[in-house]
Amino acid sequence: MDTDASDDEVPTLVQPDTTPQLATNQDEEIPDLVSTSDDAPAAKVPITIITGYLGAGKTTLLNYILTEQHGKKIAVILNEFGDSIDIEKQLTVSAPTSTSAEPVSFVPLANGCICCSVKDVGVAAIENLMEQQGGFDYILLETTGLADPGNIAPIFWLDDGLGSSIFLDGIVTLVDAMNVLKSLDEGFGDENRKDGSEEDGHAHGPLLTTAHLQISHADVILINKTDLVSPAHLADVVARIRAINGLARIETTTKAQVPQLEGFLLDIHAYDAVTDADLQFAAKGHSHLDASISTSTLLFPALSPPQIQRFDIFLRTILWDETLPCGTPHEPFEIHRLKGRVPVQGGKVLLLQGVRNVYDVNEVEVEGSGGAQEAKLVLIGRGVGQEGFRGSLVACLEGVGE
Ligand SMILES: Nc1nc2c(ncn2[C@@H]2O[C@H](COP(=O)(O)OP(=O)(O)OP(=O)(O)O)[C@@H](O)[C@H]2O)c(=O)[nH]1
Repeated sequence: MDTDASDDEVPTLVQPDTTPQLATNQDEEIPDLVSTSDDAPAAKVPITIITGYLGAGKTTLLNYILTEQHGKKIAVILNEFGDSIDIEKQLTVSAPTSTSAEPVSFVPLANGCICCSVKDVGVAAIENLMEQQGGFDYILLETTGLADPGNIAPIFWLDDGLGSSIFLDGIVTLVDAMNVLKSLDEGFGDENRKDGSEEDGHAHGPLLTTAHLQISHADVILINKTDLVSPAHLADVVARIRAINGLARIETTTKAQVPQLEGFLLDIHAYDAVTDADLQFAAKGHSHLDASISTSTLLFPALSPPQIQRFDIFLRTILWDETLPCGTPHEPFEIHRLKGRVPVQGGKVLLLQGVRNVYDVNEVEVEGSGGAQEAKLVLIGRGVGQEGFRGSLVACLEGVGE
């Protein structure tokens, strides 16, 4: 379906005070964000989502973090479905499980940290947990091995914008160096696998497995169990994962021992301002190393002020309608993650963040950015490498269809 985006109400792209604005495709009105520099943002507690396929090393990482000297009181929240029973056992705790309606038992861990197990990973449920216990400065939410982080991340990101006391810091995905290629190729036993079939029954692409989803949404990827593979195999794994996600920081680890916690795994602010460094790994163009999903980078000139609104129409059409606007034919696609830095003639820069169909445009003044600069938009998803994206963007920016 081609979309006549001009029929829809165009959301305000940026607010004059540069307060971030989150946009969704839901009908409810999103209240203006009220956070200003006077609102003591330090009071918000960061939450890091830890995800990874079965046996990749999530519990090993948790144990590593909890025993390191980080000076934080961490609340570990285990999503209790599926494999989390094993996790509880390995963490040598026996946290009783609960729904959000019942009191939750917290189990003390090392370094003054606590652990609990929940079914409901909604923001209100986690805020309630924090109120019960209080005094924590970090939350680690461990999902089950089969979770799609793309379903969880927007909940926390949106509610952060709506005045929540927690904010999404980042998504960390562990992969098993020995098995990940097999998981990506086969998706065997994978409940979340998608075969690209559409309602018309035609197959439109290769398998998109849980491993793909966990890698494509990640801000940090730990390729763990490196002791079990050869250097050549590890190089293949790194290349395949980089081709899927050209934005994430990738580290190879044994026993999930990362060289640094602060600023690498914790407190990474992956959903805040986008810097040039954030986009450095996303090479120009699109890699064919993985047929299911890839990272694609669009480079284009700085926008003129009238093009800002046209650019927003392009963004919301690709994210909300999963179509290419301005009359561009295309194959089916879906976007999991989006980041960009888009200079506007005159010195401002638009910083873009998106996860699934939620996106955020933040306009900032950048010193010395008055000259002509290249804009960079990075997309991670299925079908994002098709040539139509460039043509559609160019047509939209030229005002085709207005
Ligand atoms: N050889 C090797 N074994 C590891 C490494 N990291 C973790 N393991 C082992 O792999 C097994 C699975 O690790 P876990 O940390 O339980 O993995 P998980 O992702 O929590 O597993 P599930 O709960 O089943 O999803 C455990 O026996 C770990 O001791 C590593 O780097 N090398």
